[in-house]
Amino acid sequence: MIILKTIAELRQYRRGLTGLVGLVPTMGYLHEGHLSLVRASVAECAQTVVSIFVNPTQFGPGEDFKSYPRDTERDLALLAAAGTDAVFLPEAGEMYPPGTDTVVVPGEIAGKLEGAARPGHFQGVATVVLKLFNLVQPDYAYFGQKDAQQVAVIQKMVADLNIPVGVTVMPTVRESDGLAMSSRNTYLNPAERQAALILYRSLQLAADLIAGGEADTGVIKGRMTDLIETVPSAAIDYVSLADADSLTELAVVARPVLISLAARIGKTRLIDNIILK
Ligand SMILES: Nc1ncnc2c1ncn2[C@@H]1O[C@H](COP(=O)(O)OP(=O)(O)OP(=O)(O)O)[C@@H](O)[C@H]1O
Ligand SMILES: CC(C)(CO)[C@@H](O)C(=O)[O-]
Ligand code: BAL
Repeated sequence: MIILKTIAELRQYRRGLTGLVGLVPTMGYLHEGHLSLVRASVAECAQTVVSIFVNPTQFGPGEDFKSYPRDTERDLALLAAAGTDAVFLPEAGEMYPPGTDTVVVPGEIAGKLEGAARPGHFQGVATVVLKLFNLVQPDYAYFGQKDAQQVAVIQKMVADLNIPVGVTVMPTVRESDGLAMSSRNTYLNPAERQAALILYRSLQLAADLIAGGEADTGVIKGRMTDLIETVPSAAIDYVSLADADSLTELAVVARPVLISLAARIGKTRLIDNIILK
């Protein structure tokens, strides 16, 4: 496995590649969710490039950019074992040299949900993802359904800007008790880790209500909110039932529906979602 730290090294490496190239963009501190993306790329592509870059421009003031967990040595061992061919590990100054001021401004889809809660977040994501696409020039790029709106924003950017990259979306990988894997789970103390289970349970409650014939999204959101609020350490940011393609909020359940939420458990902000097709 080759480790590439500079854009010059990456470009030289890319010029030597033949066959399908897969890219897995990450912010590191890897878990099985990330590794499921890597394995999908390794299975489908001749070469798999993984980027590890905690992108400062997608964090708002007061967010956890500085404390975001990092363990590059462990990440590299996991990536090598998963069959990664190359890891791109740039410094922030390599990605954003002084004077860099061109950005991708995503459209309407980026203003809702996570975009409303984290202003500027998706501009930062779209910009860095386009830069990674331009640098690695992958045939396919792999993203997790856990970040459902991120997927929607990237798919829209790829379509609107005619970017020749196939976007592959992989299912959310969960712990055995249902908690969606996330690098941020490491912030949870044991009591919060237990409390965090309420998030997936509330999504399952919504799915059960819909399966039982409930179509009023106000009723469903109310039941989800009541359930989450039984946990004292939980504070809801949003609960949403939206059209899975446009992310427009639904009054009446229609398929496919994206049921998504963001909540703080103690100080840790977590997101989760399910899609009912
Ligand atoms: N549990 C998961 N299942 C599948 N894919 C995941 C999972 N968690 C993250 N991913 C995907 O891995 C890629 C990199 O995500 P990222 O490095 O932000 O990981 P993360 O663990 O979600 O971190 P955090 O949510 O704390 O920022 C994204 O495409 C993301 O959707
Ligand atoms: C796609 C990404 C690597 C861009 O920084 C990040 O948003 C993430 O890890 O999901
Ligand atoms: N997984 C999305 C990256 C972030 O929370 O900034």
